[in-house]
Amino acid sequence: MLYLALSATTVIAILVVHRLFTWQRNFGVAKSAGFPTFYSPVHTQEIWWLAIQGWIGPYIERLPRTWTRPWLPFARLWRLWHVGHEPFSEVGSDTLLLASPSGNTLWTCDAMIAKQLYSSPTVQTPVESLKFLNIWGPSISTVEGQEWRAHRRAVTNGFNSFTYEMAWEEAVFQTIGLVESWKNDENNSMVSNVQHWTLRHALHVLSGVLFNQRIMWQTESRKEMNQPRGNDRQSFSNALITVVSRVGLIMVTPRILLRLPVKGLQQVGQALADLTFYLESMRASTVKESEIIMAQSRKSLLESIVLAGEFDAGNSDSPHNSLPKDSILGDIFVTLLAGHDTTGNTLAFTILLLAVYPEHQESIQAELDEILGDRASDQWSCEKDYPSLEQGITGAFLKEVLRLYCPIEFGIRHTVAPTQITDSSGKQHTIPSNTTCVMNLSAASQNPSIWPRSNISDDSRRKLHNSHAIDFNPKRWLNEVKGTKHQMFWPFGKGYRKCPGRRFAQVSIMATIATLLKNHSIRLVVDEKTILAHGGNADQAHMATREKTICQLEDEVEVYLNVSMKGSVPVEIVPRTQF
Ligand code: HEM
Repeated sequence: MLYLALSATTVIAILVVHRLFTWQRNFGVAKSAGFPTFYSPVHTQEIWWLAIQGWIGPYIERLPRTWTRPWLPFARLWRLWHVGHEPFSEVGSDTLLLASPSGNTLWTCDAMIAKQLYSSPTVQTPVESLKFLNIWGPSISTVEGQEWRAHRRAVTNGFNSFTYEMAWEEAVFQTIGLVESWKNDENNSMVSNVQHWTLRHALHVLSGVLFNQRIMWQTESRKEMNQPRGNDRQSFSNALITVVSRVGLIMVTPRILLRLPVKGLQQVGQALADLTFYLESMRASTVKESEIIMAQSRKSLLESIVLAGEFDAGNSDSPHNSLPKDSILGDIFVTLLAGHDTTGNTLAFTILLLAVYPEHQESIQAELDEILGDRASDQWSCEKDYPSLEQGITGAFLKEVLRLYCPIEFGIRHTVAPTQITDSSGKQHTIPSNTTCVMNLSAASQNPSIWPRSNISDDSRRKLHNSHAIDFNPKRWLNEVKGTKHQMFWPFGKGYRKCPGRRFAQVSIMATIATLLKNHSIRLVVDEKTILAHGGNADQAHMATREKTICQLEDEVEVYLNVSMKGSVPVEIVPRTQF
């Protein structure tokens, strides 16, 4: 017994010494890059740490700061948005390395360094950790190198001026339906959970443009959702809505478990089977009708992806003549997923910030009057109207939303060979092979030396919970010399893997804002209790509600893959004159 205990202790001691030795060696390797370098007990991508950090993080924060700084704020991935540029300010550098026993991580919020890392051929996406996205087959997000190029060609084939026009028209149509739904709602134009509606709105727009399948707001009653059709297959929209809302479960659950006699699992399994059937039918009919569809200028995104994937993927350096069927379905679905949460959450923050800042809302409405005049919404167009809106206060508003509430906190890459980069002072660095690189977008877009903060006292800031919303100032974009500030933040990524859906998202959000605000205004709901608490003074009650919402725009923002609003802020839609 004693012998066993001694052996176990010896093995543990050897493992600990080996780990310490590796940690020390990693530190030496990290330091050779020439950036400030620090020890970290955990590595950003360690599964066990990813799994427990949300729960254990707040407790570790209570340990003495000398134990947890500077590594902890970097290691808490889902708090990066909350802490912004602070961890970099504390270290006094916009780039640093953390050495852990399991490997090294470079952290940067320096736009120049991020640009080089995003574009270097020796810095790749760690696609292995994204394999959970492969519901059907490998897709654009889960492959690298030549294989990725074939997928990318298929997906980007779908993004062109015709698609943007379709996105514009569908966003206008869906927003008219959304306003009607809000007005007809039993709460009488009051919306308590904006993000619920905007996520659905994003899905409707994507469905219209991606699949040429228009989803109507009115048909979404719960009764209809639970009513299978005669042939036992639910409608396309029901299958799509169920799969998108339960995609997390689908990704982590082995397919066989979705057939177990458990109601929730079976429902999801059936929706997935039905959606697969629909997507496969659409793919097959596009291939069958390929000659006719190719000749059309307006194609659905799905048709473009299928045609490019089937007939065009091997045009240049791809080893394949065509992409496998499952991969084409994978590309279509990943495009939908990549566009859904990002656009839906951005739109939710847009609406809430419009309600908090009525003065900006009025400026946007004046601009809409100038650009769109008296034309009916079916006379607006992406080609004619989008560029003017993008250049004006409407575009500035969206840029500022994306600066402060970008759904993506960071981009992650991995060096596969020593990689030379130059920092902003012209000094050269070599990032060692096998280094994880995190381009921290949240920190870059909150760096106060690039984005001056609003001029309010520290006391007022504290009272408003240091909310991001305090520094919301769209006008900062208006006098910008074209491109200068854009290079300092990258909501849609940088380099060869940057977002192919950027223009799609911007067009659909801008069309949505235009449709919402041309004839209506959005305002915060001031409840009876607040009015009573302010002795019936409506202005003071409004001010208090506004301050509460600014705090909520900090305290109730959560990050789980996407930065999103979790709490509910009631807003109402009213005819424009009633401000
Ligand atoms: C506000 C909205 C959006 C934001 C902030 C956003 C952001 C991003 C970012 C940062 C990346 C790059 C990730 C990386 O470098 O690893 C990306 C990739 C991607 N996005 Fe978006 N996106 C948005 C909307 C959309 C839309 C509407 C679509 C499609 C309709 C879309 C499709 C994609 C796809 C397919 C990729 C993968 C590209 C590749 O790996 O080559 N995104 N997006």
